[in-house]
Amino acid sequence: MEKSYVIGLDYGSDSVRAVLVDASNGNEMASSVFYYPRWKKGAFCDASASQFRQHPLDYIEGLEATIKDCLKKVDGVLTAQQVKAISVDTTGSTPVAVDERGVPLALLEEFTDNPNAMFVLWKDHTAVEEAQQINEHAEKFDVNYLQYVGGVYSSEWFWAKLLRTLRVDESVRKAMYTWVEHCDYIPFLLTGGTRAVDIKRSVCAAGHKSLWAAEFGGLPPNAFFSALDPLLDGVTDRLFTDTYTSDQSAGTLSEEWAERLGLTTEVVVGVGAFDCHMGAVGGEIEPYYVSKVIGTSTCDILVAPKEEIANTLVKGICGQVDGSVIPGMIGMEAGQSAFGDAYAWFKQILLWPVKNLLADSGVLPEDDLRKVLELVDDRIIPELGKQAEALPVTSGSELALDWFNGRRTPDADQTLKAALQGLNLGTDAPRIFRAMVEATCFGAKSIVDRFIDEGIPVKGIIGLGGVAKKSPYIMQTMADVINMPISVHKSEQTCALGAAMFAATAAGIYDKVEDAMKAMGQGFERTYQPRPEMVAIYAKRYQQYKALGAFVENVAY
Ligand SMILES: Nc1ncnc2c1ncn2[C@@H]1O[C@H](COP(=O)(O)OP(=O)(O)O)[C@@H](O)[C@H]1O
Ligand SMILES: O=C(CO)[C@@H](O)[C@@H](O)COP(=O)(O)O
Repeated sequence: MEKSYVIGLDYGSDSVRAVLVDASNGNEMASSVFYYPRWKKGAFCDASASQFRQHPLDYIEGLEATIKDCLKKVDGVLTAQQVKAISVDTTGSTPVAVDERGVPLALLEEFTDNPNAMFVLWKDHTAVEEAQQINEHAEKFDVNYLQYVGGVYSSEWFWAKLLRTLRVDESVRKAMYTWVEHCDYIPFLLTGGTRAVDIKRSVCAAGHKSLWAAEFGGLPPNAFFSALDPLLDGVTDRLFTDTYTSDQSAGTLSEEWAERLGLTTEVVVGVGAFDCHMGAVGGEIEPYYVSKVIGTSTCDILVAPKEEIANTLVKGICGQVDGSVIPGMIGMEAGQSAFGDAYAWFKQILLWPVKNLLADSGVLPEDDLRKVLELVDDRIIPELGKQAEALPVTSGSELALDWFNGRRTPDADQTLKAALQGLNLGTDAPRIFRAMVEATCFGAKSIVDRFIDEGIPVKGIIGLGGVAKKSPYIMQTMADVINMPISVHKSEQTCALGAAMFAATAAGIYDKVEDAMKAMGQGFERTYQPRPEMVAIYAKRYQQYKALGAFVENVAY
């Protein structure tokens, strides 16, 4: 029988990658990465104000470039007719204002440079005030509308971002018809949707970020939102009631997109979801394992059979949603707002003189300067890791808090900031880096602890994503800190592979996504076992981290 192939598209924070895989066994035939050009230049962002916006053209150009590149790579090996489906995962909550036709406003000429008309990236925290108001407002109602999102609403999410946008930008407010997640927009685009009301909303985004719950009959009522701010009056009418799991089809490729990509109009486009949810499937998650996509941030997923979870509500996580990962199971999400981003911040600090003084000095020709910068940029984190690993861990070592981008879990509070304690004149870059590695791992432990404390057993950890693959030092430290084995998945592109598994299921090649996972899963490359001698010292250090955290949380300034 002729072989079938599927495409998984994974939109990360900095880049989008596509993988083209054999639907029968998950073997990767081709892959391609595209870095968002406008984002790379820092356009439309202001890190000091926590404003991070992405232009829809970055996404659309990336979609076309990566899929075409994959197809070029397999030219002569397989035909376009053999490609049966595409599924997409994205970051989230990363919503955008669209007009009645479902067109993101930044694609209209008058809004092309307006950050409020662009996708508000998950890590944008401009809506902290709005999130706080939602939390206070929710307390006034008999129904607890925050019960399925850990009891705390975050500025990283849908409603806080929507309210902020409506408040700060009258022109966007007037032109906006509705508000759409990135993972719901791309399937709509690919299937040639022309009416925003037709956008199929994924249960993953809706349940984790928009307060949608079957138990509420959909979104909270208009009365909830209009009492929060009259600007929200009527907004739910233009949102949605129905949601879909990602094993379902959102439609087939439109003629325009089939032609643009060089595929057929028979290609099924699956319902989208968030990266870590599809990543958990790509990483072959099992009930009660925490799957961690460890990259810029971490996004942690645990699945458990619905009947076993019954009425258990886990406090302080980013939600528990029926079918957000695997249909029929409750998908629970948690995470850290900065993981690799914390290391990237430190790298930027260290690069400051190279970027600023050396560039101004004129000592090096421009081309050499660029090469030096690239070399140092590439080598700083791996080299710091090597040096940090060689240092003895003691209870008097420098200690850090990982809240560089606020705290996502446990108990979302994006106003919190990171800290560094215990410095002396002997503190050097590797020692600071070590403290940051420990802090990010302590943050990871606090999530596992929260699940356990709330009655959800954790059987083990699955490591996915850039950091899990690149840094044995960090993964070993994490295994020691959490005191649990961590298995790192073989796949280089687990989220994209997960999307491909969903694509194969949406196309009907598999009856359910668990079957796709079994057939297409790539297995694990290695397991980090906790080292007993390190477990003991890190247990002490973890208590110090908790004490520092409690102190910082109580310092008002
Ligand atoms: N050798 C390394 N050790 C630890 N962290 C690293 C290393 N190389 C890159 N990183 C971090 O990995 C993060 C990017 O992770 P990745 O999974 O590739 O991307 P994304 O989160 O956008 O999907 C960056 O924040 C960077 O600081
Ligand atoms: O928060 C979520 C999903 O809810 C992620 O999209 C977000 O952490 C982004 O992940 P990356 O670190 O860019 O892979």
